[in-house]
Amino acid sequence: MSKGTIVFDLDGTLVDSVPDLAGSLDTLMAERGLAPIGVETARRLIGHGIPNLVRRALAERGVEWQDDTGAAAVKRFTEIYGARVAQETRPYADVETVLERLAGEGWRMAVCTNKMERFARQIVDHLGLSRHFAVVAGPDTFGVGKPDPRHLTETAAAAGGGHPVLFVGDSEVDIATGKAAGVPVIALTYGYTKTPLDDLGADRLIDTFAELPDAIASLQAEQAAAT
Ligand SMILES: O=C(O)COP(=O)(O)O
Ligand SMILES: [Mg+2]
Repeated sequence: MSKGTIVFDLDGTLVDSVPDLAGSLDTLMAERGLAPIGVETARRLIGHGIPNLVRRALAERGVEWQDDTGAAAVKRFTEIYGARVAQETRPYADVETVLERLAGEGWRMAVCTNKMERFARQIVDHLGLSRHFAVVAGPDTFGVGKPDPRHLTETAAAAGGGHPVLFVGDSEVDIATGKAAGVPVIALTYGYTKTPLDDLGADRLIDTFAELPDAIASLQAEQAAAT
């Protein structure tokens, strides 16, 4: 019997995908005669899916979004990124061992990302992590993306691990999604966020993935005490 369901965000939580996203943005910029965006700026533009990433990157270079040229830029970015989606993207320290441990404890696990499902699958497969996840869901999987709570609740339901459900993420989008879904959120502080996570109301903040099992245990103890 399953112990419950842990849903993970992908970018900035399980994997550091900034090098490939920033590299792809810079290729797009170069093709359009614009200065590169760079890793540090790209880091704070990520989190709302590819169309928003491209829109924000163009805005950084003073390019006003027009529906037709914007759509063409998103299409081109998708081609560029699709060719290098897992070239430099790597799991954060201790992800593999902690996932192994949680699976061993009986947790059912899933991924809920604003990255399109096929890219998320490519990354998870390439990094040898796919065996841990019952479901990998992008915004195109159920037709809704975070912060819409249905992205999280549908992912958890499809994983089939039952309750409790926990969400592990890295951004204000993830915390808002968890809150809207009524699902406790453990947030990793090393990820991609525009604003510090301290005041956003995550149930636990942790600095490394290795701290996750203890954070889950303390959250569960707190919930058990409250019922
Ligand atoms: O692709 C994005 O915008 C962010 O992806 P994430 O939801 O896995 O952090
Ligand atoms: Mg993220």
